[in-house]
Amino acid sequence: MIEMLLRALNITKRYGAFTALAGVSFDISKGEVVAVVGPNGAGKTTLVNTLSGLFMPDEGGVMFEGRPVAGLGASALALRGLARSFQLVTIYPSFTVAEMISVGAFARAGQTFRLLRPSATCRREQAQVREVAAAFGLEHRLETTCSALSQGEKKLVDIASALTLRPRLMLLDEPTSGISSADKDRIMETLLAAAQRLGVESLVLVEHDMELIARYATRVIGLKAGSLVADMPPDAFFRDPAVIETLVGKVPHNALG
Ligand SMILES: Nc1ncnc2c1ncn2[C@@H]1O[C@H](COP(=O)(O)OP(=O)(O)OP(=O)(O)O)[C@@H](O)[C@H]1O
Repeated sequence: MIEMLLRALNITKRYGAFTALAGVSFDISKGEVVAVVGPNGAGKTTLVNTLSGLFMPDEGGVMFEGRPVAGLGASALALRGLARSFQLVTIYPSFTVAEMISVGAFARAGQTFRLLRPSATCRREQAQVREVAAAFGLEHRLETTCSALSQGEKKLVDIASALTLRPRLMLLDEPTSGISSADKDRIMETLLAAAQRLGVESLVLVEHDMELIARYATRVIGLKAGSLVADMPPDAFFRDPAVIETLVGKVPHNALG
């Protein structure tokens, strides 16, 4: 039986008089890598913010493992198994990779007092940080200052810090934005392998790169002007010119294989 992790039911989200999401519904099951696509302003970030409990929908609701996410807050939700990363990474340049990964875990766990002395972590927490870093291939970079990292590595550190809490479901807002095309594949491969190794069961990612979607996603959800206009496997998505034109504008030659 397919195990459902998350259910979005008829989510409507407004900013004043403007409707950013209009009655969006779907389920996310164990084992899925779901790409959320759509033109600028379609509502992708609003959707991620609503799924992660950051925004309360004006109508409808989001359930994670059968319980509502509304009002829980990012830390409590992360501890319950649903974590997220943001479009812009929040890295402290002077912190080391080890500090940054542990700080992320403490911040998400609501233990912000630990931020004052991030390196004074107990042995168990240090072991967790090392294990997560190793899953991302960052074990040799633990003492590297974050300012010395490439943009791709910063993204990985940011995501690694979220995975310290071992979520079942991870929401990623544009994990490859700002990364050179040459590095995107490596970052995505590292991310997916690390997520699998650390027990993440499903990923939902906002992604613009159609080649990455064709290669790594198991499902594509398309938003346009706040409405869900596509929900299908990648091969069906890339073979539907009307859907592609609506959501992407042109058929990406390389994505078709
Ligand atoms: N805080 C806000 N107040 C008013 N309007 C907003 C707010 N945040 C987003 N919007 C509007 O809601 C719509 C959806 O925004 P959202 O950021 O969710 O889209 P998106 O698909 O993630 O876009 P992009 O690909 O450009 O990141 C846009 O028209 C945006 O201008």
